[in-house]
Amino acid sequence: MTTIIDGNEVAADVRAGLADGIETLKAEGTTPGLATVLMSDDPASETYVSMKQRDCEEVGINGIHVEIDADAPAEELFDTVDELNADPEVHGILVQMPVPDHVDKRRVLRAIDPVKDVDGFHPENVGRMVAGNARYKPCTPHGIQKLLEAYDVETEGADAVVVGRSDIVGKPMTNLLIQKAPLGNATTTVCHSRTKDLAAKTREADIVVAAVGVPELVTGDMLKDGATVVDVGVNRVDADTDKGYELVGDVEFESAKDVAGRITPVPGGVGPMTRAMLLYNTVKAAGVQTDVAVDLP
Ligand SMILES: NC(=O)C1=CN([C@@H]2O[C@H](COP(=O)(O)OP(=O)(O)OC[C@H]3O[C@@H](n4cnc5c(N)ncnc54)[C@H](OP(=O)(O)O)[C@@H]3O)[C@@H](O)[C@H]2O)C=CC1
Ligand SMILES: Nc1nc(=O)c2c([nH]1)NC[C@@H]1CN(c3ccc(C(=O)N[C@@H](CCC(=O)O)C(=O)O)cc3)C=[N+]21
Repeated sequence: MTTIIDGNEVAADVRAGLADGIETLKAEGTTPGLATVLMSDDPASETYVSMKQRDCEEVGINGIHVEIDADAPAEELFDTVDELNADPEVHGILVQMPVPDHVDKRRVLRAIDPVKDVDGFHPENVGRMVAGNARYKPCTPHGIQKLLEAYDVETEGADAVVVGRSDIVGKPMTNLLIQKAPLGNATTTVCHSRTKDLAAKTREADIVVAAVGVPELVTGDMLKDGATVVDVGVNRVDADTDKGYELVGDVEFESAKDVAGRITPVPGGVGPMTRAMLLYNTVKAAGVQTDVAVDLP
C-alpha cells in the first residue's frame, strides 16, 4: 500500500507548534512580523503571496504586504527593502521570486538584512547553511525534512536523487541531505537538464526529490519499488476547470503512486510545508531580534 504524504496535516502541526513561541513573544511585547514584497504581475506569484499573508493571520503573525509595479524602477524595490530592514516591527522579509529582468536578483538577495532573511537566500545565510550552521533553513527543503521526519523516512545511508539544482530548492535540498545531521547522511546525486540518463539515476534512488518545473517529468517506470517520492513542482496546466487550469507536479502521480512506497501529492504536499516553515523562520527571527528564547517545533 502506498502512503500518500499529507502536507496539509503536517503543516497544520507545525503551525500549531508555533503557538507557544508566538505567545511567549507577545507576552514580551513583540508580535512577530513578516513582510512580503511582490514585484510581479504573475498570477501564480500573487496567489502564493496572498496565501502566505493568510497563514500569518491564522497564527497571529503580523503580515505586512508591499506591492511594487512590475515596471517600476529597480530602486523602488531597494528602497522598500531598506525601509523594511529598518522597521523594528518587521522581523522577516520575503521578496517573492522571480523579480522582473531589469532588477538584479543577486543584489536583492544581498540587500535584505541577513537576520531578517527568512527565506535563507542571502549569501551569508547560504554560506552558513553549507557550513552546517544554518541561521534559517530555506523553507522548501526544511519543509521536506519535516515531511520525511513525520513519515519516518530514513535518510541515514539512503540513496537520494534530487532532480533540479536551483538556488531555492535543488541546491539547498542537496545540502541538507548530505549533512552529517539528523535527516541528512544520505548519499545524494543531483540531476539537471544536462544529466545524460535521468531515469537510470532515479531508478537507483530510495528517495527522489523532483524540483524541475516540468509537468509530470518523473514517471512510475523511473522509480524503484517502494521509493519515497517528494514532488516539489507546482505547474499550472490549461484545463477545463473553474480557474482555467489545474495544478500538476513534476511527478506523474498516477503512474508513480503504484510504484512508490510514499509519495507527496500536488497540491497538498510540499507547498503547504514551504509556507509553514516560513512562519517558523519568522518566529525564530523575532526571537533572535528581541533576545527572547522561543521554543520551536
Ligand atoms: N512547492 C513549493 O513550495 C515550491 C514549488 N516550486 C516549484 O518547483 C518547481 C521547480 O522550481 P525551481 O527549483 O525554482 O525551478 P528552476 O526553474 O529554478 O530550476 C529547475 C531545475 O530543473 C532542471 N531541469 C529542467 N528541465 C529538466 C529536465 N528535463 N531534466 C532534468 N532536470 C531539468 C534545471 O536544470 P538546469 O539547471 O540545467 O537548467 C534546473 O536545475 C517549479 O514547478 C516551481 O513552481 C518552487 C519552489 C517552492
Ligand atoms: N522568495 C521566495 N520564496 C519562496 O519560497 C518562493 C518564491 N520566492 N517564489 C516562488 C516559489 C514557489 N513557492 C511556493 C510556495 C507555496 C506553494 C503552495 O502553497 N502550493 C499549494 C497550492 C497552491 C495553489 O493552490 O496555487 C500546494 O501545493 O498545495 C507553492 C509554491 C514559494 N516560492
